Amino acid sequence: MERLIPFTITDLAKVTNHRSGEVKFGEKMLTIPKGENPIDFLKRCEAKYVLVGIPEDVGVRANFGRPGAASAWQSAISSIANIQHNRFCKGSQIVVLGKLDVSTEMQEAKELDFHKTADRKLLSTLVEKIDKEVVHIVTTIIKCGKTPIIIGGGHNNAYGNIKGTALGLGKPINAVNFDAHSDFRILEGRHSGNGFSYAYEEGFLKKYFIFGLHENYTSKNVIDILKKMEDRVNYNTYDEIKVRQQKNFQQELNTAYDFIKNDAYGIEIDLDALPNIASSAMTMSGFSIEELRQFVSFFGKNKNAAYMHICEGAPDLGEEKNNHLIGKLIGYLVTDFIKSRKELI
Ligand SMILES: N=CN[C@@H](CCC(=O)O)C(=O)O
Repeated sequence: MERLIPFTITDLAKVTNHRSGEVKFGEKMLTIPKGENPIDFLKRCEAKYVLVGIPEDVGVRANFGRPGAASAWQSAISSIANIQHNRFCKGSQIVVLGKLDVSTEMQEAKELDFHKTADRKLLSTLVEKIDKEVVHIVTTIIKCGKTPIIIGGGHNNAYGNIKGTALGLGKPINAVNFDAHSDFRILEGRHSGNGFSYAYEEGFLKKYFIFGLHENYTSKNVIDILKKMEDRVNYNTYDEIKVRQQKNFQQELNTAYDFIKNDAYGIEIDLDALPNIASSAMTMSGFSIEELRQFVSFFGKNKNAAYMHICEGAPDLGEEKNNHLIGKLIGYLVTDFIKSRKELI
């Protein structure tokens, strides 16, 4: 794990606001002890969940998007460290592994212009480099018998999560994606809009359910492709659930679950599906935060849930005075996931 920048006990202390009489996650979460091999530590520690950040927005840039998602990790870990450790959820169940060192790719990406075809190709090459690192770290965590909770970064990282989990388990996996977009765009070079199509094409993604597609932002081409593979890729739309009310949210959770439940699956959360959350493809219409929390709690509680990925949140694109809110939202989702799995441990 050469490209891992471990999160140290000192880093954790810096982001934890101590208060007498209270115990925060930052005082209880585990970090890799100095001088210890991360893999050995992961294998022997009791904590089940491993937090890892991917501070990049190269994939978003390669997809004509607005950069900013690189800042979510720092915001998330600062919030998570200040969650109360209590009987509802314990910080000691979490290892804060650290973040991937993607600084070289980020630096190179800043020099490139996605309007130029040649530069876009270079951006895709940088995404492929990040993919390799994501695959490596996720495979390692899975092989240690742990459950990764990955904080992105762009949704390009779904590819590395799916491939990494599949390689770690030695078989293709399923995925359920809470998203306004399919991210099943054509294989035109890697970016944040084709993580699932690449994982599918390469045989790492077996069955895929997209929950809450926005009809206005799904091309005819993608809809036609999805139709042809409906035994393996299925979806519902936000519009049919919340606007036309042809489908019921709770029933749709069950439908999606039935589609993916028989194999290990990844839970993918794209924060651009929520209204007014700063992200590249920010929207004013979408599911509520409570609906997303119910979604996480619902899909988290099955032993086949192999990882969770929260991505596309971009504190840097939000209001300066409230840019801690995305981190706080991610904190709710992380604890909802862990709480839903209480019975499994
Ligand atoms: N992962 C997100 N993909 C979306 C949004 C792109 C954007 O505007 O950033 C897509 O490709 O449609």
